[in-house]
Amino acid sequence: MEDEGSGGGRSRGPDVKAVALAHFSSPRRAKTVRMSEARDFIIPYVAEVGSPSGSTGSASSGAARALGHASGGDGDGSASLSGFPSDGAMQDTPDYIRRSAARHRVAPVEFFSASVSPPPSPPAGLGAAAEGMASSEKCHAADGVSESDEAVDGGRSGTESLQLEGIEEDKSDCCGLLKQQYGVLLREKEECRRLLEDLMRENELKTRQCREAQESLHDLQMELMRKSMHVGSLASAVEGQVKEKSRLCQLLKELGEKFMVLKSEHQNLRQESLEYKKCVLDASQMSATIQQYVNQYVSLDCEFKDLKEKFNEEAKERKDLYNKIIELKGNIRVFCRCRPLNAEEIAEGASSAIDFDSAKDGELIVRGHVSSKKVYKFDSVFSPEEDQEKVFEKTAPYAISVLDGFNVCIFAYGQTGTGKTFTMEGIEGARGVNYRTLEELFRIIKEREGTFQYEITVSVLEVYNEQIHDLLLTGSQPGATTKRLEVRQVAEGVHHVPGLVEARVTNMNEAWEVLQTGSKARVVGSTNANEHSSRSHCIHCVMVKGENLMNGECTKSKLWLIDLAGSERVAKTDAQGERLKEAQNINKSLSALGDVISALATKTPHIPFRNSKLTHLLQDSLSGDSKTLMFVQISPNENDVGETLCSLNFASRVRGIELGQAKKQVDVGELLRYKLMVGRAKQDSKNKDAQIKSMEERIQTLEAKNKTKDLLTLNLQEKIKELESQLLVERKIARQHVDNKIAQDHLQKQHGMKEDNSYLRSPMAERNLNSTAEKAAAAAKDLGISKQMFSDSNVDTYSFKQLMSLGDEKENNPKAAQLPPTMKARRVSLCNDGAYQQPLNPAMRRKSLIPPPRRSSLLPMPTAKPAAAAAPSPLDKITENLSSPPLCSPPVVSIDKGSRSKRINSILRRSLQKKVVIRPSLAAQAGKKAGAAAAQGTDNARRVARRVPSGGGQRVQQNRDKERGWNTGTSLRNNF
Ligand SMILES: Nc1ncnc2c1ncn2[C@@H]1O[C@H](COP(=O)(O)OP(=O)(O)OP(=O)(O)O)[C@@H](O)[C@H]1O
Repeated sequence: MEDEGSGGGRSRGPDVKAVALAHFSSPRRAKTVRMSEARDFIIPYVAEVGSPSGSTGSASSGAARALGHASGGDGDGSASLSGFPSDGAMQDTPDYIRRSAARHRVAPVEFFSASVSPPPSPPAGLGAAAEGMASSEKCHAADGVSESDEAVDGGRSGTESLQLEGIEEDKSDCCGLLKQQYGVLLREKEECRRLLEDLMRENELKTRQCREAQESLHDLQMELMRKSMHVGSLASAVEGQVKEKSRLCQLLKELGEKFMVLKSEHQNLRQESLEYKKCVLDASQMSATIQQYVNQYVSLDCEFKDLKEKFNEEAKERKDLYNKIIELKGNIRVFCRCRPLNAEEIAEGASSAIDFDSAKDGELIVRGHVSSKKVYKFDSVFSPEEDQEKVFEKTAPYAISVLDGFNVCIFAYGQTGTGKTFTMEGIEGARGVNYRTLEELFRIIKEREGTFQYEITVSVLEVYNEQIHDLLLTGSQPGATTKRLEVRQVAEGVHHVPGLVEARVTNMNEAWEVLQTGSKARVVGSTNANEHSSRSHCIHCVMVKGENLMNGECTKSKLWLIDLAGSERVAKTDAQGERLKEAQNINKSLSALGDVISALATKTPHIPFRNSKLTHLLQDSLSGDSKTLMFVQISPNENDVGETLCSLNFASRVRGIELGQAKKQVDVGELLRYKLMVGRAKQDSKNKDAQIKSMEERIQTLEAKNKTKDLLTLNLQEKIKELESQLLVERKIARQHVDNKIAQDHLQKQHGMKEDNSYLRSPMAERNLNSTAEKAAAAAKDLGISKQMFSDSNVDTYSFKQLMSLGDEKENNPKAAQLPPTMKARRVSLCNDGAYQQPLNPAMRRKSLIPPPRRSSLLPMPTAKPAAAAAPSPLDKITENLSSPPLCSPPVVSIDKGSRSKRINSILRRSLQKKVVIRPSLAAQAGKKAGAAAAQGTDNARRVARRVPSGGGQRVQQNRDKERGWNTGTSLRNNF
């Protein structure tokens, strides 16, 4: 600083002084001049005055002493200039004022030397004298002229006075000039004194302002500290809230998941319900359809029963009518067929002895010898011209009778060679009755397919020489001795040949093949009457098992197709040997048949059926239970009239036999089966009824289930609504719980802060609070701070609202719940410029113990003490000071409201972002740590020391002053 004064002051002294004067002369500029500028002004001014040259140290010291003396100082070298406050008086003056005063004291010589132009260089020997004179002049200027003269006179010696007389005049001139300058300087000094007094007054004003500013600064620091603590507590509370919020969010998420699960279940149930509804609709439609079908079935069943009854009645009527017709026509019907004359007979010129003129009426006339004519009447008479088809037209009804369950016996009787085999078997291209009857049987079976079911078996046997041979046995050769079969009575009126092969046939081809097989096995021999004369009675037994599918009636009937061996006159045929034997057996059996027919015709009690194998086999057909048809074959040759008449007579007897009404051969076993079928049908009907009933019950069950599902759906919807309302209530409760917790934390922390107030207060604060008034003010301040804290809790509320809005956002956007904690903490913005910022769209206030947010956090709480609330607190004063800046603010401490708030906000933001939680109980430790850190000189420690001005706060403040360049040993802050 001395270098600065000596180096720069000499060259710019007048200008600076002028500037200084200009500054001081302008009160308006003085208000805005900074203390550093004032110091710069003072120092050069003193430097200009006190630095005439660089080698005037002693003189300047002497002048200083002189000035000190002149100013009435105590003469200890540290006396101040006149007008400057003394050390004791400057105790309360600011430091820079005292420093400027100290500087002022060390440069009085320079002060003078700078104001004058440098004198001409004196001779070398006059240097000391000049110095002494200068010093004496300066002393004189300071203490008075007389004292200066005395000093000059005292130092003058006798010899030197002579030498100096020459320069007396110059000296006098110099003295005049000096006096003149001295006067100017005195005026300037007066001006400076006035200016200094103004400066002092202004300094005092500024000092008071600084004191107030310091107080406000202290209060602000305290407020800042408390706010920092509050922010810390808020941060912890916010952290707790965030945790609670995260827990609630998790709970919400779980509830949301449960809700989604319930929703999906509800959706599934709804879908299932819809499906069930559809099923019910389908089931109802199905039920209606089933009911319709059931009704249709019932109506059709009734109709079918009616039709069946009608059909049965009609069929029965038809059968009855037909049987009546048959009965009217006779039980044994006899057809008479006459073969044509063969080529040999024609060649012999034989003529026909049969007259067929009335053949249509069943009559024929046999012309006998000369004029005798014998008329025979039969059921049908077929002339030689009538073919096989014509014959069968009258035979076909027997096939129907067989299928209706009646036993039928069709046999051909006649003289050998008259065409029995031709009629029964026929030839290729002219099939006989056997083939056509079987063909008719299969045709009718096919017609009755669906209503009747038949099973047909065919057996072929022959009675040869009174022995029964099975012609279907494998290996049986014509004429060979085969297994002997006997006729047995298997039941009442039923005779059968046990062991007889029964070939089952299902169509005509199979039947014909069987017939052909049997025919090939038949014994055929050549006689005089017939080249291929049948030597046995060939019998085809067709067993028909019928089942009426409509009524379950079962029948078991037999169709006998018998081609009898031809009777012959042994003498006429000249049979010999085996042929004779065969003829005898044939005649014997035919005689037995005649005996039976005669017995039947005369209704003899004993019918000799067992006289021959043939009659034994035909016992069932001839005993009245069957329908019998006999073809009586005759030859037209007049040479065979005798045999023809025998045959016709026999036929006539046969036709006269009354066998009685044929009985239907009902199968007893089938009857049982029928009964079983009826039972099954009834059971099926019951099952169907039960099935219909079960379906109806199922439909009712489905409808009930559907109703249950609907009820369940409604219950689920109500449950979902309850859960939603419960969720809202839980949200409110959780938020209220969080608010209560925050309020309790605040109250506890407030209580703790009061208890730990001694730890938190800085030494300065403690010193200021020693007085009772200050304690009261501090208590009022604490109360105000507590109110502010409560008011600041509005910030919590606001932040909580933000958190709630965050929660709402999380509800709508689950990803928001995954924000990092720093992001969550940033949402809690407590650092707003000026008053707390209200949300743009404030949400509805939820139930909370925290009072609603207000514009000013410094307003008194409604629940606070009325006296404290009514009395203006120090914070209110600070607020007033802050809100209304002083008219003359100090240059350095002149911080506007916005910048101060920004600084506070920046500190709060840093503390919030770094989550520095300063608890009241740890404040002292934190202060100690801050002090220790400040001693180490770390940046963090300095930051902590700034935040915690307690305990070691004084040292921290000293270090801060050092950093700012204030080298004074004691800070002005200590005065506070
Ligand atoms: N209605 C007819 N039309 C044409 N030919 C016939 C007729 N009846 C019989 N014949 C012929 O007469 C011959 C003898 O007939 P068939 O063999 O059928 O007599 P039969 O009565 O069976 O003799 P037998 O008792 O000896 O067996 C055969 O050649 C046959 O073709």
